[in-house]
Amino acid sequence: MPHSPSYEVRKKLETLRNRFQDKTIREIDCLVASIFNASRNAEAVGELIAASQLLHRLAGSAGTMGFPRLGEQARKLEIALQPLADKVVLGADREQIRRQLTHMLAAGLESQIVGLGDLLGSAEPVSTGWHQPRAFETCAQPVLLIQEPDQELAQLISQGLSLYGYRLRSLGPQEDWPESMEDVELVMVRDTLLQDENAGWSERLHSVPAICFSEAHDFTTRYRLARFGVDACIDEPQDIPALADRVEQLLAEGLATLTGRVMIIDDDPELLEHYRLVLTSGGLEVRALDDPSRLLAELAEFRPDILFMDVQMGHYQGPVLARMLRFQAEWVSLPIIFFSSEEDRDLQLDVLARGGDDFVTKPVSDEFLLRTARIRCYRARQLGKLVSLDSLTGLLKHGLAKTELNREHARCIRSGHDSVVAMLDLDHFKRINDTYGHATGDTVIKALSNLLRHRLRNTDIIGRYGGEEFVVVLPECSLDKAVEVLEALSQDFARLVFNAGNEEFSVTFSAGVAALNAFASGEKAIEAADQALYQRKRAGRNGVTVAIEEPPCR
Ligand SMILES: Nc1nc2c(ncn2[C@@H]2O[C@H](COP(=O)(O)OP(=O)(O)OP(=O)(O)O)[C@@H](O)[C@H]2O)c(=O)[nH]1
Repeated sequence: MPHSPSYEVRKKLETLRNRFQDKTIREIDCLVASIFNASRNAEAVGELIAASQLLHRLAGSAGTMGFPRLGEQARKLEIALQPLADKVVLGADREQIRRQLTHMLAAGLESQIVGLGDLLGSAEPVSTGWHQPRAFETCAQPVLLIQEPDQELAQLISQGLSLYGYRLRSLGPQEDWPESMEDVELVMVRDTLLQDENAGWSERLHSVPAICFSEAHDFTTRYRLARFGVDACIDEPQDIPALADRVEQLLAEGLATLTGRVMIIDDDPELLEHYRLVLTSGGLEVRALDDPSRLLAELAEFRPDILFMDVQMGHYQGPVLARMLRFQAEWVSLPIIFFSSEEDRDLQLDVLARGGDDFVTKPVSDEFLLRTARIRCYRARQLGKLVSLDSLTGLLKHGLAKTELNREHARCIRSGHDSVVAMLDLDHFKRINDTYGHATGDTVIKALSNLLRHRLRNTDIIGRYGGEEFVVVLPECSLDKAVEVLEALSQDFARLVFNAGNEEFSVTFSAGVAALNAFASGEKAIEAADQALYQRKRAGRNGVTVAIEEPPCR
């Protein structure tokens, strides 16, 4: 028996579908009974309101649950019966409504209503079509694939990028690409190898971030490369820090579009669980909520990137909830996307005007739901980054880095684990700017930030503290280990070769480290790390100095 995550998910979706089927068979029986009841007895025409609500719900959910024909038929019947239900609500003459219903049943509605249950007979197979992020599928460590006919250059690039912690696999110019690209994180390929239009490049390159080494700047070549699926063109791949920067950006973009935090509110439990399964199996973090009254508490705790919500949930109306959320400044910019089976654009625009951001029309397919959620999360995060991340390096800005540092200080004092803070500063950086210009100086700053981001753990906190000064917090890490890691980083950084015109140069950095829990506050620990940094500067730079611990309070 296969036991992959997608198999598990498929089984769960099937179970949900069976549950939906059993419940809906019973609901359709009641629906048929109440419509016939209403056609026979004027006192019972009130039942048409619940009947049309049920048809509305089925129109929105049956397609997603694997019964698209049932969904379509429910929509037709909803449209037919809704005017009668509206008349009941408005208090029109009940006998007249009953007669109109009887007439409609005789004119063909009866067979359609009776036949509804038959549409539950065979479900479409559970789709497994949505793309799952690579990280969830494979165990092998991903590689960067390089195909560069100049073997010396290929070797230089492999060695340079391996300093950043990437694993490289170099292919000879005639060598075939691997059958499966599952373990390939990114490809780098020389433009001269991408000539043959019929060699299937488009298929391969569209499946993975791709950098092309190309000195051609003419429109025709660039257009061809873009059509093949190339994401970036680089004409001097020997400039390793610049290449590493592009690699880092493309990988970060790819990852960012696959992650996100989604909250969904819907009062239909099966549909809610279905959405949750689809989104979590696509790598998103999901909080599913069937009780709208818990919305504010759950939002504050989960802090989603986006919120999906149904338009009508029992007593609650989605647009009213959206308006209520906008009362609080912190939720003013939270993207809210409504699930709606309404095809009436005017009504949708009205809802948008009242606090929503977009609509997804039900029934929503799994693929569409996942893609919408990923794109929306990505955009929301990009906007969030503008506020909290440094634009040159993509690292945390000073204020946020300090907040995170204080949070980790509180955590390590509470739980007793070791954590470390380090201050890093580029050596003789003024000289770099003065000699090679500010733009080259920026490249050096970006190179160090890329190195830190790539070589440190995902859970480490990295911030740009000032111009050429960085702060790093290593949670759950001993002082000895931190010194070892930072020394290795400083040696590797010193080996990077930067290009400015025809000149090549290297840069070093100095670091001061302090054990976070040896100090009364994050602030004190950072001061101590700063002191240690300046001792290192005085002692000749290029290396790591440990701070003296705070004397215990008496
Ligand atoms: N290119 C560039 N330079 C920056 C940026 N922010 C600060 N700087 C420059 O960084 C230099 C820092 O110089 P100093 O503080 O004198 O230190 P230093 O030359 O690195 O010398 P030591 O720290 O003693 O090794 C200044 O020239 C700043 O203008 C930036 O974003 N980009």
